[in-house]
Amino acid sequence: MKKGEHWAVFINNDSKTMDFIDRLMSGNILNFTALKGLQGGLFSKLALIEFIKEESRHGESGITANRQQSLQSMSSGEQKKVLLDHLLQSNPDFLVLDNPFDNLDQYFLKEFRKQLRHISKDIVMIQIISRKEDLLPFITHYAKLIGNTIEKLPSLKALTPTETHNTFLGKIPLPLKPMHYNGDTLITLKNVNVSYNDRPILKNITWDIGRGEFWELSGNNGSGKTTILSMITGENPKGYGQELYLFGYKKGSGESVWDIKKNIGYFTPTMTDKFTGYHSLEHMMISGILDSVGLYVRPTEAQLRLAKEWLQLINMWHLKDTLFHDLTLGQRRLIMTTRAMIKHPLLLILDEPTVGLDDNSAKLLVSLVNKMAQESKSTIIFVSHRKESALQPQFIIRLEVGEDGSQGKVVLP
Ligand SMILES: Nc1ncnc2c1ncn2[C@@H]1O[C@H](COP(=O)(O)OP(=O)(O)OP(=O)(O)O)[C@@H](O)[C@H]1O
Repeated sequence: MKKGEHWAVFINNDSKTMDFIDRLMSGNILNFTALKGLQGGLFSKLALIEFIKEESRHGESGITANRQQSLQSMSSGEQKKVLLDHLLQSNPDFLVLDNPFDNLDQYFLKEFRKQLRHISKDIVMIQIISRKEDLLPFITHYAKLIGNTIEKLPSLKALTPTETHNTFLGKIPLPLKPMHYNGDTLITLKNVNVSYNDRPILKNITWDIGRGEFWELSGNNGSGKTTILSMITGENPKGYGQELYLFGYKKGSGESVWDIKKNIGYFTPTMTDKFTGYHSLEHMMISGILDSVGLYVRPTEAQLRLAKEWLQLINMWHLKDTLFHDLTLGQRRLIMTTRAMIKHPLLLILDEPTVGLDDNSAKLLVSLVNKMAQESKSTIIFVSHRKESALQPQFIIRLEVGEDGSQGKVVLP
């Protein structure tokens, strides 16, 4: 493989991407045998997760040894910067970029693209890509990964998307026990401020989240989206002593974590990536009703019926006995999102649920979220960097970064 030769490898939810990356890194793959013996660097979310694991085991990891802040507490953009710097220090011959732009805001994205273009003069790049809009402009060769097989494409035009359905037949199934709540407002933040080590992160955030509302939470990397979510889920100790009301409790008024958590359905992709349990889809859905990870009691008729209704809705009933572990990435995400919805929680938080999905799966997931918003009383907060054009939130709260912390601005879509 010559300098200046760069590949885009398109993946979809049926691609065996991890296996492909392993083989690629060891130079053990047809079409890429020229990489054998060369030194490669892997730029991926999984590489970051490994470093974070190392950090929690040993107190530090190779990549943050000389830094003040832990990798875990950095924003996604900061983490990616640190990872790229680390990889470049060892002068690799090639870099495998596994969906490098996921979780990045427009500003970071622009800078990052510029940096990659610069590096591409010396280093061969292999971009593994799910969304066409992410294609790097200096790519010279194209391929697609079908299962475990690489198919070369003569040009980008040869990439024809496989259309899948993105509508659902039937209504969102009703919960077994509707959650009751007296009042119109679920969450109130009034002039909430957060700083870390004297660095202001959130400034005077005021946000009323009403029953049944559909919100999008947006903001650049590091603007404080995760921080604000951790205030809402009651997990951030910085909430004490502030005007923060969660489901009718003033934060710190004697409420337990469970008082807050029982009202929330939560999904973020790292949950799926960490989920190693060997459970059937049917059991996964039922355990969502029971708030457990596995299923250790015999399900009732009503629970079985509800799981069936949901699996039918998302067109996966025929897979009910399949192990979660054996599903494609897109199917897993859909199941985990559905599982978070099954109880019709008072508040459903979806934190970048479309990350890593191909165009079709992302469309499908977005249309399920829209449907849930229309047909249920659950309040939804959808966090995303990528503008999902089909998403239909009622309100957007945008965190705008300033020197003394981010301020929240509510805008209409
Ligand atoms: N425990 C912590 N200690 C020090 N700094 C922290 C801690 N947690 C978060 N930060 C910093 O606070 C800022 C906001 O982080 P946060 O994760 O809330 O941003 P974000 O908007 O979710 O970012 P991203 O979209 O990139 O994930 C970042 O600069 C981050 O480094």
